[in-house]
Amino acid sequence: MQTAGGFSGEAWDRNAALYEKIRTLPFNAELAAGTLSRDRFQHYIVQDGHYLMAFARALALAAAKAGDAEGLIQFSEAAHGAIVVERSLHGGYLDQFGIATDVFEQIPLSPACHHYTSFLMATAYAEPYPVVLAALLPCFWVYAEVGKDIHGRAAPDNPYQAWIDTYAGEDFHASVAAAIRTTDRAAAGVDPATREAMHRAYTRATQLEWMFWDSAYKLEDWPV
Ligand SMILES: Cc1ncc(C[n+]2csc(CCO)c2C)c(N)n1
Repeated sequence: MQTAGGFSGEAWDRNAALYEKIRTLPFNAELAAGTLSRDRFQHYIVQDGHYLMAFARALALAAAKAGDAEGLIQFSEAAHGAIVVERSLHGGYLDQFGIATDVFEQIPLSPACHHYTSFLMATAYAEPYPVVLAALLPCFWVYAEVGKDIHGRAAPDNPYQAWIDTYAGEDFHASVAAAIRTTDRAAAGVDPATREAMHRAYTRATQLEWMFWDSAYKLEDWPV
């Protein structure tokens, strides 16, 4: 999906081992097999509902920082899309689990979710546009790759099919390709220090993707 010689190709290569660790997490293996326990998936959906709100805010900040109308439209539409997913996919599962909206809102962010959303907020507010895009990119790209991978090996009658279809779908993959292209364009004109800051942000976000899934598998809560 990446542009040859651009930031995205370099970022993908630098983080290939980390991506493989994400792809092979027990959470994702069991999600594909349809054997993931309901309490683990429920933990994930609740935390992901919180995550999507923060991610939408970060996208709106990226839209505000965009240097052209294309970027502004792209990221404000993506912010809108994140909320639509939150309402339909996550709302559907929360209904199924019998978790009312006010109950969901009262459930605190897990340590991993708190860390990831705080990182995204801090980056989106404080860093220049290319670094903000680099921090946002793994959220798109890792999900596109994991979505494809799980879709390709998912067991029939999977209880998590709606999740799998969302991230293996064509609309989603088109938005991922657009996010990669825009990030590569933003990276093309930056100085070496900013490019390294982009790499640091990309890697940190990818690590936090791993931690997010791992924390759901461990039903992570605050130790004190
Ligand atoms: C922890 C976590 N990381 C990434 C995604 C995927 N995702 C969330 S918002 C968005 C873009 C706009 O819809 C994408 C691709 C997720 N659901 N949860």
